[in-house]
Amino acid sequence: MLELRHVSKSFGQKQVLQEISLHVASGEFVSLIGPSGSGKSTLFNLIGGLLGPDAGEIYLNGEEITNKHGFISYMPQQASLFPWRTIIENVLLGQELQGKKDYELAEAMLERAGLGDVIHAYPHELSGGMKQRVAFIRALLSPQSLMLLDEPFSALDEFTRTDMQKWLLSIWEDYEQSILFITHSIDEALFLSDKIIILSVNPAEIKDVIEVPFIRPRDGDLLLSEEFLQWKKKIIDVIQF
Ligand SMILES: Nc1ncnc2c1ncn2[C@@H]1O[C@H](COP(=O)(O)OP(=O)(O)OP(=O)(O)O)[C@@H](O)[C@H]1O
Repeated sequence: MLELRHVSKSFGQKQVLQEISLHVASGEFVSLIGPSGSGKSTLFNLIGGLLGPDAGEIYLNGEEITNKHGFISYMPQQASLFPWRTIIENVLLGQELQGKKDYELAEAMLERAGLGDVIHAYPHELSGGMKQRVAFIRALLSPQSLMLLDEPFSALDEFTRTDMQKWLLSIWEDYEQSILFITHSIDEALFLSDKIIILSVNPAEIKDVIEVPFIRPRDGDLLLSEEFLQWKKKIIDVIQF
C-alpha cells in the first residue's frame, strides 16, 4: 500500500534521513521507533506531502504521491479538535473535506468508542483520553486508506495510555486499516504492531525491521508474558548496537 523508495532529506547542511526504504502492506499495523530527533516526524511530513524529499519517491497504492497531500489521514500527539465544533461535528470533518458525510456511521462509531453520551458536547468538556478517542475515530472514518499516528498517547498518563492501547486494538482489529505509528515506547510498539521499523540517528537509516509474532486478538496479559519480554530485549539490543 505505502512504499518509500530511497527517501533522503536534509535541512541545510544537516542530513536527517538517508535512503529510507520501507513499505506498509494493506491492513498492516507498522510502528516506527527511533531516538528523539532521528527524523520520525520529518518522515511523516514527507509521506503527508507537507515536505518534499531531496531524493527518492513515495507511492500509495502504486500511485506516486511524492510532494502531494490529501492522501493519508493523520492523528497528531494532541487531539487538535476544533473547540467551536461539537464532537460529532469534529468527527465528520475528515469526511466533509472529502465531500462524503455519513452521520449514522459517525454516531455508531462514537457509541462503540464509549462516547455516545457526549456526541453533542464540545471538546473542552472531555478528558484527554476521550479527546484522543475522538481524534482516532475521525482519522479512522476519513476516506483515506492509510493512517499516520504520531505518538497519539504520549500526553496521557500511564493508566489511560494502557487503556487506550487496548481500546485502539479492539477497534482497529475490526477495521484493519493500514497504520503507520510513531512511538518512543518499545512496549507500545510490540503490543500494537505487526512490524516494527527501528531507525538510527544522524542521519536516520533503517537499522532493523522486526516482524512481531504475537497472534491477534491481543490482550493485556501479553504485556506480562515471558515471550513479550524476550522480544523487548531483542529490540533493546538492536537499538543499543
Ligand atoms: N523545518 C526544519 N528546519 C530545520 N531543521 C529541522 C526542521 N524540521 C526538523 N528539523 C531537524 O531535523 C531533525 C529531526 O527532527 P524530527 O522532528 O523529524 O525528529 P523526531 O524523530 O520526530 O523527534 P522527536 O522524537 O523528538 O519528536 C532534528 O534535528 C530537527 O531539528
